[in-house]
Amino acid sequence: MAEFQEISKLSALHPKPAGLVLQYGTSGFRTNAKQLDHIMFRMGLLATVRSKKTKATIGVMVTASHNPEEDNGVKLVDPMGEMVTQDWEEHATQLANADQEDLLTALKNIIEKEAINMSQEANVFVGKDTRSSSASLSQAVLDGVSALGGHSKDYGLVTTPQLHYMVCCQNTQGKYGEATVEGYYTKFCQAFIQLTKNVRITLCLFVHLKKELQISLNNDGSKGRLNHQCGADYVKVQQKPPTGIKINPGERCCSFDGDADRIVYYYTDSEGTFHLLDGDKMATLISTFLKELLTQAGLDLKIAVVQTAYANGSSTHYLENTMKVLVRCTKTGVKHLHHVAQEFDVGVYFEANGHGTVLFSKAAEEKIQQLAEDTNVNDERKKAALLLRNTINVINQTVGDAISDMLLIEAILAIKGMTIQQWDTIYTDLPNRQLKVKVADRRVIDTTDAERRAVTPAGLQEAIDNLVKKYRQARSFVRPSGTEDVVRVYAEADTQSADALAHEVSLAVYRLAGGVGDEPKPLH
Ligand SMILES: CC(=O)N[C@H]1[C@@H](OP(=O)(O)O)O[C@H](CO)[C@@H](O)[C@@H]1O
Ligand SMILES: [Mg+2]
Repeated sequence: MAEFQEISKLSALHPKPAGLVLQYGTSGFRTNAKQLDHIMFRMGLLATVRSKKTKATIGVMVTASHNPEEDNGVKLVDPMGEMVTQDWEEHATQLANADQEDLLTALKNIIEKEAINMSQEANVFVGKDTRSSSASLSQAVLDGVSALGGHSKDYGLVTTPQLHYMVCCQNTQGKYGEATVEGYYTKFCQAFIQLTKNVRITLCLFVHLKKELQISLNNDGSKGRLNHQCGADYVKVQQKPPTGIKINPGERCCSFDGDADRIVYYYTDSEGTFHLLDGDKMATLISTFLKELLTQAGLDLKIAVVQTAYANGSSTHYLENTMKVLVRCTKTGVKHLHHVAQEFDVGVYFEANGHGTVLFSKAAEEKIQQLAEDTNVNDERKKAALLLRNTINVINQTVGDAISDMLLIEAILAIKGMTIQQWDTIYTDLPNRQLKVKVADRRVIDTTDAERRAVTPAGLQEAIDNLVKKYRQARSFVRPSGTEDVVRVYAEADTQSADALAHEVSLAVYRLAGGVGDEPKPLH
């Protein structure tokens, strides 16, 4: 076939370095940008085939999110704006790792296995982040799409959630909004204005919300290195503000990550102590707000919060015991949280690192809509229904979105008349620490129970259990990262002795799971 000849010709311009093997990680391929040109071309091919299979537009986002500037990566977006389905991750890995001369065979295998009708049209939306490597890598994706005769639309510089939104809008014939960057801003900013129109906010999303919300923007990408000593991941893991930013005591701040799908809030108090309000605190604020509104509206809808093992124990305890909200724990990676959240009428999901959103079932949206339009209900129920309707509109349900999450949090704080300090005191985080350990092959660690227990290597879980016993209110677990070549260690305890526990568990990993380099050193 003509298109296959084109592939052979074009793929030679995007050759695979011999011997390089990459795995589809927590959210796509991610590594040093120099190793990714062939991956991008091949993901262009795969997205085109996926588009033919689903008879819908597929998204390809070129970004390495919170990773260092020199890395890059790719995320695939399925028709409703969700992450690509897991069976296709396997196809992605096969295609990514096929030797140059076997590429056509690997592609034909996928086409055959998925019974793809190659005469079907294909459409692919492409976006990229601000990394210097992103321009040429997104061109490689576009080359892959055109090699198979697919149509593409290049959105250029967008956030990951914006690309998810575009794909969803396109495939729902505009029901979710208009598939343009302007349409995105208009939708979410208008929703914010509606949601907060009855509260006085002294407190803009850039040009769209000049009057409604005053924002001072730092690290806008015009200078400096992306994510370097700043960004949501830095603030969360280091438990400190971004370097070089002047923060006045009590001032409400938030940080996004490199592709703006994560957000964390923070402030420093008058003593200079740093306070972090992470994904768990956001899930708590949002679920409390929604539960109250559902009660006021008299709507019997099932609400749940979905977390991962990284959720602070205090947040889970507060949600289950004080708020009486159902909490579910899944493996790390938003694709896992997203799927569990879909099982509920209202599913609030957040990773502790600030990646999350809220999903409303179709039935829940309809009930809220009906109530908001019902002329026979009392004022309290009506008001709650209207607030719920406007809340739905401010949320990007396709994926966690730092911009939309920020608008939601700002609206809730304004409506409740709450300061960041008051929000912070809803519950107190257990002191906690996250560390990384380098090992020869992180795949030696296999986990179970939503990654909370290690099954291999032998003796590791036992060692962790024995260490945890020495501390009060303690919990620790280890898992191989899906985005970096490291093993992650998490520990929490009733005091900052969580640092010592995290260090001891790191040593156990180093000794039992083939640590490389120097032994992990204590933190203090
Ligand atoms: C502890 C942690 O924050 N892990 C992050 C990180 O995954 P790892 O598999 O842990 O490297 O990146 C993922 C993609 O952004 C994100 O979903 C996840 O929560
Ligand atoms: Mg990100």
